Amino acid sequence: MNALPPGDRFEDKADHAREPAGRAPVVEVLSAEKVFQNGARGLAPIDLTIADGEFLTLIGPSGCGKSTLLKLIANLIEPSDGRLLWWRGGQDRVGQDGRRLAFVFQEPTLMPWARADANVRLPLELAGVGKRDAAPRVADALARVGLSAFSRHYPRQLSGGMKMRVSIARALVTEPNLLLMDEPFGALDEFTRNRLDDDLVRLWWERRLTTVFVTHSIYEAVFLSTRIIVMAANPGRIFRTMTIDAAQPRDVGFRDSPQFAAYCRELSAWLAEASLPQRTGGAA
Ligand SMILES: Nc1ncnc2c1ncn2[C@@H]1O[C@H](COP(=O)(O)OP(=O)(O)OP(=O)(O)O)[C@@H](O)[C@H]1O
Repeated sequence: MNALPPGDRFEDKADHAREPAGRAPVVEVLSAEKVFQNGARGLAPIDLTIADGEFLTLIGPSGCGKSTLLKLIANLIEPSDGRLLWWRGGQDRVGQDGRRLAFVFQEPTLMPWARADANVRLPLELAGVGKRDAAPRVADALARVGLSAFSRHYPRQLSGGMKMRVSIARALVTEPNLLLMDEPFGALDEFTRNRLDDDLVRLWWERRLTTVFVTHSIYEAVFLSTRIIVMAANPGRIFRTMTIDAAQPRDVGFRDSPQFAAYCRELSAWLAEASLPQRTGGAA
């Protein structure tokens, strides 16, 4: 186990907008801001580069714009000003050359009348893939989340954690190059959440699938991430960035380590600072 990082090593003072050394950018957020139709300012201009293979987590007080930033990255909403690039191109790059992104929401949003395998098959069906070609891909996606034995079960026959696994399998079945997750385990009990976090680390490690994850949990953020973006509100902005420099793949040994506790303590202090009203400091 590495020695505890000294305090000044916690903060990643690098320019968020700069391309991390040696890794191609997947998404570049270039002075993108969001003002909603009612005049509410969801996000001040944000500069952020997400590099290939990162597990990047957005954390911050309620209303700081985590979901808004994630939706911009997902190309679900457009910035009011500034722009985003995906794989060094505009929106047309999404979907080109097999470049796909997948979104996992907080609710599993499964079709209650369809079995687990049919739920996982849905994005392939929508893409015009026939049932016969889809079958091995669906089986593989269910196996990756440990649900092979439950493929013929209906959602009502599955626990909350299993439904979320189906939802993740449905995202993985398209073999995305970018996975976006908005508080996917927020509604689950802590034990189930830890187990799903363990699985997520393994899934990420297998293929280094670039992932952007939103959470309110300090423990989850430290356990999963290679980099954490702490955001602050009024207006939503980047407050500080923390790189989690711990050995991979992470397991319960990391969760029990003094290094983990030190990161959590520091992140907790940052969040307290980021939550102070009318905060003007930070690396916005
Ligand atoms: N469609 C909308 N119209 C107007 N204001 C919005 C809209 N969506 C979000 N906002 C506002 O933008 C700000 C950022 O919202 P957002 O949901 O991104 O924050 P968040 O950090 O994800 O919050 P939470 O942790 O509570 O989910 C908030 O002040 C919110 O009220």
